[in-house]
Amino acid sequence: MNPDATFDGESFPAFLMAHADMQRVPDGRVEMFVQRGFLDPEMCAGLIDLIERQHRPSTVADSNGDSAFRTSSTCDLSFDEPLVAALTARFTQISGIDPQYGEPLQGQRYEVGQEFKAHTDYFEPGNPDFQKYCAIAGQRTWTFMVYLNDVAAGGATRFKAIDKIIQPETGKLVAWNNRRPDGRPNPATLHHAMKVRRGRKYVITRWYRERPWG
Ligand SMILES: O=C(O)CCC(=O)C(=O)O
Ligand SMILES: [Fe+2]
Repeated sequence: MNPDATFDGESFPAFLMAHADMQRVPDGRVEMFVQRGFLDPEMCAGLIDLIERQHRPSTVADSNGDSAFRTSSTCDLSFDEPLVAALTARFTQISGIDPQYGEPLQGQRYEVGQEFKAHTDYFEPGNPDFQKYCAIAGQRTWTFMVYLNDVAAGGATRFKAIDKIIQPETGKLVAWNNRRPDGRPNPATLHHAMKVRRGRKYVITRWYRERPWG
């Protein structure tokens, strides 16, 4: 596949695997990829500074009533920041997905004891808020997430349904398709950002949609 290609809202295993050092998680139930060293430590440090400058309590779509479900902080990253624009370009290069299909970048910051309990990134089609979140840009397709630091203890991302734990590491990318091969949401992508036990944890996520974000 042409390494400079861009696609409408879609990425492809063959395209991702054409990048050096990309690894596919060997499990037939998900399309999931890991690339160590996706970002260099200097860029990660600059992005952590941006998150530290401005963050708010994280929220959840379709709250289940558990006020401790997601206890982290979120940073809405402005494309006007040169580092954010540079990171957006990196996500385009690695995913091949036209940037119009991406949501604005979001940082997450976890202190000791903070977590995001088991959830999926797609919106449940039967839920009352489905239209609110998906009417314009459609369902989430791919998740591309980068860990910005090594966490002293805890803070791994656990994919319970496939028995896979990904440890945070400065600059490491994890990416997965939130859908099954027939396009329906894939429950095997269920994941839990486990509690940080020591230190802090920072990630940035690029979520892609079926249609342009607008
Ligand atoms: O912080 C993590 O490890 C995962 C975060 C996550 O799953 C999310 O923000 O949707
Ligand atoms: Fe998630």
